[in-house]
Amino acid sequence: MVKKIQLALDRMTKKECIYYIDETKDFIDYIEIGTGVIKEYGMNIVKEIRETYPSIKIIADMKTCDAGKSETEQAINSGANISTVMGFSNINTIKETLDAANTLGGEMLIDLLGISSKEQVTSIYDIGARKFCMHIGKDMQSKGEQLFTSMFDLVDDLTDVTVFAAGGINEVNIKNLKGLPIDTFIVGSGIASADNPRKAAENIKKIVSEF
Ligand SMILES: O=C(CO)[C@H](O)[C@H](O)COP(=O)(O)O
Repeated sequence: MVKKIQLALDRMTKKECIYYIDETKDFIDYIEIGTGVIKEYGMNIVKEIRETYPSIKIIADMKTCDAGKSETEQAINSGANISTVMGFSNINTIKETLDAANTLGGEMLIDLLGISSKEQVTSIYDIGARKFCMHIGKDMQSKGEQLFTSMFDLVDDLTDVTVFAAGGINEVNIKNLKGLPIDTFIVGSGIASADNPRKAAENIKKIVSEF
């Protein structure tokens, strides 16, 4: 299956979001509007990006951990295709999120940040979740943590799932992820902090096309 690239827009202005989308749109499959960007601009940023780019897939990184129904409705009604929910949330929050996304024709992505229990992931799968994100957060990255092979054991016996991976991926270290069961590579600072963001996105697309 063709590997996908998700551009994560984090800690930047609206103008910068548009700049990075325009620079990279030939090479990316999804735009992720980061949690901090949504906190800064509210749901209007999702609406505006949807209006400007009517056909691109948008992930609203809501990082919902409670009030699953209303937050997911906010995201999907603003034009997002996918809304995120934290895997450590109460199972009812995840269920409410899934139901709201399904009702509105959207999808739910489970962020597995901080989760190491296979049992917990299986219980989320059992209520119908099919998209999971393996995630090393910014504050973990700053302590030297990075994506590692055995974390994918959490999803290895689940059928029909789509696996996303996030956490400090760039055009150099992405080669270390070859062979892992990743469908979509989420790249934020690896593109936004590159000297040439367009070239970085192009390189990353080329590298994963050879995986
Ligand atoms: O969800 C996020 C932070 O919580 C980021 O979008 C994700 O980690 C990708 O960014 P980076 O490539 O800079 O790590």
